[in-house]
Amino acid sequence: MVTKIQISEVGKRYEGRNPVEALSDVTLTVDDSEFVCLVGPSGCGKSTLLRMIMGLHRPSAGTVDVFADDPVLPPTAMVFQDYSIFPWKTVEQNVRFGFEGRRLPRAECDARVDKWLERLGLSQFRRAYPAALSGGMRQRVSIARALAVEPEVLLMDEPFAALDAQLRRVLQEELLALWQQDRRTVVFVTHSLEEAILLGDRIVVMSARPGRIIADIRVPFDRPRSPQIRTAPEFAELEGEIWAQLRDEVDRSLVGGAR
Ligand SMILES: Nc1ncnc2c1ncn2[C@@H]1O[C@H](COP(=O)(O)OP(=O)(O)OP(=O)(O)O)[C@@H](O)[C@H]1O
Repeated sequence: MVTKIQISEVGKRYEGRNPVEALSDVTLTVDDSEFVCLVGPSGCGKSTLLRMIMGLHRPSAGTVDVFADDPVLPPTAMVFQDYSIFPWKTVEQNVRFGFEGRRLPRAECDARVDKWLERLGLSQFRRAYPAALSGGMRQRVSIARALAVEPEVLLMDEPFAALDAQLRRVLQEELLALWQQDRRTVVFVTHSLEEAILLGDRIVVMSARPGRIIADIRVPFDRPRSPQIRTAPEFAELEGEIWAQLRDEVDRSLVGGAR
């Protein structure tokens, strides 16, 4: 196994009038081609951890390393919950925007834009503006933009949380199929244990703030996985097991007013 991300004894404290200790002593290794899901109560520092992997925030203690194969291109790309696409750009321009600042030949950019529009079912909407699209299609644009960069590490921060339950299911299944084609390294934050079990190789459970890792669970379902595993008795069992670990932390975060 080749290590792709190494997080060692990381703490994060936001300074200010009311300082917040967001993370404490987090150590986590993510291997190349692993799909790791992070779950934990609201405010436990999951997004903070993603932002540190992306290099947007620095840890207050410890180290975060991403071992990139390419010394030039930035190794990470992020998909956020709220689409984060530009309303004044077309679908195609939004996907192309992912390359801004990355030195890629024009023909390579064009080929990637075509490929990822096609793979996300967006080709016929390439000239549309986001306002004309449904929430599900907009989120497909965000995902296409991140994947078109072909990052070594894809970071996803509750990417389906704003979608209704059915659309969420559809996008989960699409992501499962897409990921199984090229298996890049993914760190995926979610509040849904079902989503985490369907998609992840491992589920990392975090405590109430300051977030620490309280469990690291390997998902026992083989790849390629079919969405039908949702109905397997082992699926519900695993969901129950993880919830048992998480439940006290969710209670604690409510009592402590975690945000
Ligand atoms: N830039 C910031 N400045 C000050 N405090 C912050 C900042 N960003 C996050 N926090 C605080 O740090 C804590 C962790 O926030 P973070 O968003 O990482 O948690 P989370 O687990 O992703 O939450 P949620 O599940 O609700 O999205 C929270 O209490 C939050 O209010």
